[in-house]
Amino acid sequence: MARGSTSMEVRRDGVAVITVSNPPVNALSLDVIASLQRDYGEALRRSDVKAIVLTGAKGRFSGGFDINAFDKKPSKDCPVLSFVNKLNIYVVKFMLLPDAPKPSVAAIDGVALGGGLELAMVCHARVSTSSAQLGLPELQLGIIPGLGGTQRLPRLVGLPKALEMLLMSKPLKGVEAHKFGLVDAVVSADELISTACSWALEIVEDKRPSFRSLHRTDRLPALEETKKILNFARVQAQKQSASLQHPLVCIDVIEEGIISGPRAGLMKETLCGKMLEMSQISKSLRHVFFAQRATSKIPNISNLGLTPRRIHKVAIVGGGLMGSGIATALISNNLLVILKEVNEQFLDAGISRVKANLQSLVKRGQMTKEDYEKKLSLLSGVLDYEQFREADVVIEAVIEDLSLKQKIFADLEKYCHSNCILATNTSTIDLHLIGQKTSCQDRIAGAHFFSPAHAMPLLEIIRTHRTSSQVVIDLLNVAKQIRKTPIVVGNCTGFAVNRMFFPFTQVAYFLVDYGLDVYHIDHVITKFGMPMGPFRLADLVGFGVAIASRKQYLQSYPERCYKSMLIQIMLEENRTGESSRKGFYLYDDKRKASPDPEMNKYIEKSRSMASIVQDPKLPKLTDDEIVEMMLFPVVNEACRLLDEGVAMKASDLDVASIMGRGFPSYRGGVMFWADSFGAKYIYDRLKDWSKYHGGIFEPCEYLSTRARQGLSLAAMADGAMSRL
Ligand SMILES: C[C@H](O)CC(=O)SCCNC(=O)CCNC(=O)[C@H](O)C(C)(C)COP(=O)(O)OP(=O)(O)OC[C@H]1O[C@@H](n2cnc3c(N)ncnc32)[C@H](O)[C@@H]1OP(=O)(O)O
Repeated sequence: MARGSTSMEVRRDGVAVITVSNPPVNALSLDVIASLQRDYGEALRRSDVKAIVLTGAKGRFSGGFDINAFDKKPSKDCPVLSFVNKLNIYVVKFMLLPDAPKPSVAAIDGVALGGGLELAMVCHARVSTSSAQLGLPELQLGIIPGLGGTQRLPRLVGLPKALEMLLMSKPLKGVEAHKFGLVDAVVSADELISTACSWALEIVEDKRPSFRSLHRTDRLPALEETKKILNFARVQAQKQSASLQHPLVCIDVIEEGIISGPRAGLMKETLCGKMLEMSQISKSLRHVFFAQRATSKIPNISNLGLTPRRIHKVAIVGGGLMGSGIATALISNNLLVILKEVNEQFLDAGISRVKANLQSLVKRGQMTKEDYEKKLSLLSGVLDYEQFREADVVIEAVIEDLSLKQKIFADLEKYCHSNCILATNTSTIDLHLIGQKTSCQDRIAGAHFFSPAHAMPLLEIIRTHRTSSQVVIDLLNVAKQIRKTPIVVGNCTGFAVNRMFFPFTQVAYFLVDYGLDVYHIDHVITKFGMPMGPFRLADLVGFGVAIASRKQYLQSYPERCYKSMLIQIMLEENRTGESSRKGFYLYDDKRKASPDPEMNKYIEKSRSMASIVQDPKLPKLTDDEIVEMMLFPVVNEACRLLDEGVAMKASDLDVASIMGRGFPSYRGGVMFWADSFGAKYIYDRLKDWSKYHGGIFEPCEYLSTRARQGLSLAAMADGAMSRL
C-alpha cells in the first residue's frame, strides 16, 4: 500500500495547489516524493497553470523526510538514497534555476520540519501561520539536512540564527520566522492558501520579487567573520558532546557553501549526508525516535478504545524535593495543584522550592516573568485533606517509609472522591504493600518521577495486576499534558529504571574494593557518554538514599547483591554526599567537585573489613572492559525485567535508560547498544566473570536462551511472563 501521496487542484486563477497528504504528519515518504514529482511535472507542463502553491493536508505542511525510509534496504527498483538525490536534483533543476518557468510559494501551517522546511525553502516565497513551527531537526537523528537545508537556511536567516536552529534542532514559530526572514508573510490559517496563491500570482506579474534562496548572499557575513562564527560554533558543538561528529560535519558543509559557492555546498551536503545516514549513531538515534513514540502503545490497554478522563486538579502529599519538583512540572503545564504538608514551616519550604524551580526556568529564558506569576497562582498549599475532595489525581511523595505511606493511602481513600487516582512516587516499595490498608487497589498506581522532577523527561507509570486500564490511560494522558515520556511497567522492587541500574552501582563498589580507582571509574563512564559516573551520582543522590535503596535490593535480590561497606564507613565519618560537601568528592561553595586524596583511607578500610584479596588482573582492565563489566550486568537485569514481564519491550528499556539515567541516546539505549555486541558475547563475558566473582555477574535465563538461539535481546520471548 502506498504511504501517502500528493494531490493537485488547479484553480480558476491559474494556481496549481499541490497538497502533501500522508497522515499523521505528512512525512515525505518515497511514495509522496514520487507523487510530488509527477504533480510538479504536470503543473509545469500545463498551459493553464501560471504558478504553484505547495501545502500540506489537515493543517500540517510536512514533518520531513519519512524516517522509516532510511532503514529500507535499497533495492534495484527503490534505492532510497538515489530517490533523495533525485528529488534534490529535481527541485534544484525545476524550482530553482533562474529560468524556472513558474514560481512556487509554500503555504505553511502546523509543522515544516526537516525535508518539509527544505522543500519550502526551495520555493520562491513562504507564507505561514503564526503558530507554525519551522525547523531543521535532522541533527537529532544523527544526520544533516539532505535537501539543501544547510545551504538555504543561512542564506535566509543569517549564519548565527541558522547555526542555532541546526545545532540545537530548535524550530522557529511563524512570527519569529517572519522576523528572521524565513517566511515572507504571517496570516491566519483561513487566509493561508488564498494569500499564498495571490503571492504566487504577484510574482508572475512582477509585483513581488522572486527570490531564489540559494543565490542570496545579503544575509551572509564576510569571509573572515564567517570563519570566526563557524569556529566558535565548532567549539560549542564539541563542548556539548565531544563524541558526536555530525554537528562538525554540518558546520563544514555550511562553510563549503559559503566559501566555494552553493553548488559545492550542495554537493558536499549530499556526500556527507550519505555517509552519516549509514552511521551507527544515526541508526541509534532513529531507533530512539521511534522507541520514544512506542512507549504509550500498550497492548490490551491503548487499543481498548478508552478515553482519558479530564484531569484538572492534582493533589500532592509532601513538599520535599520530589513533591515540589512534581508540583512545578504540573503547574508549569497549567494543571491546578494542591500541595499538602504537615506544618506551616514545611509547607513554606515546599512552596519556596516551587518558586525557586520556576525562577530557574525564568532565568534560563524558558518562562516569562508574567508566566511565572500565572503558573504560581495555580498552586495552593494546605495542611489537611479537606480540599483533596476536588482532586482528580493524588500523588504521594513522602519519604520511603512503608507504614507512613500505608497510613496516607488509608486517609486518601477516606477523603478523595471514589474515582480519584491514588498514585505514589515511591522509587522502590511494592505497590501492593502501600495499598494494603485500602480497598481501592484498582485506583492505585505508581507515578515515579526522576529528580529534578520538573526537568527530567521520564515518567515511570507502575501498575499492579489490580490497577484498572482506565487509570493507566489517565496517567498516560497526564504524562502527555506535562510533556513527559511515559513508560508503563509492572510492580516489583525498584520497578524498571532503578532496578535495571542497581547492578551498575553494585559493580562500581565491587571494582573499587578489588583495586580500581573511584575517579578513574567515573572518568571512564562519563567518557562512555553518561552524564556522571556512579560515585559522583551517589554524592548527588546522597548516601542516606543509597543505603535505603540498597536495603530494599538486598531483601529482594540477595543472590545478586554485592555487600560493600564503603558508604557505611564514610557515613560514620559524617560524609553524606554533595549536601554535606563531602562524599566521594569534595565540594566547594559553587558545588564544584574535586577528588579527595583521603578516599584511599576509606577504601582500605572497606577492603580489610571484607577481607578482600585484590585481584591483580582487575586494576589492569581497559576502559572498554570497565564499561562492559559495569553495563553488562545492567543488560542482564534488563533481560530479567523482560522475562518477568515487568517491562513490555526492549525499546521501552532503551527509552528508560536514556531519559531516566542519561544513557547516551546516540548509543540507542541500553538494549540497542547490547544488541550491537550480541547476546552470546555478553553471556560469555558474564559467565566468565561469574565464575570468579559470583552472583552479581550470573547471566539470567533470558540472556542464556538468546545466546544459545542466536536471537537478539530485543526479540520478545514466547510465553514470557507478564505483570502487565
Ligand atoms: C532529507 C531530510 O533532510 C531528512 C529529514 O527530513 S529527516 C526528518 C526530519 N524531521 C523530523 O525530525 C521531525 C520528526 N517528527 C517530529 O518531531 C514530530 O513527530 C512532529 C513535531 C512532527 C509531530 O509531533 P506529534 O504531533 O507529537 O506527533 P508524534 O507522536 O511525534 O508523531 C506522530 C506519528 O508520526 C510519525 N512521524 C513523525 N515524524 C515522522 C517522520 N519524519 N517520518 C516518519 N514518521 C514520522 C511518528 O513516528 C508517529 O507515528 P506513530 O503514531 O505510529 O507512533
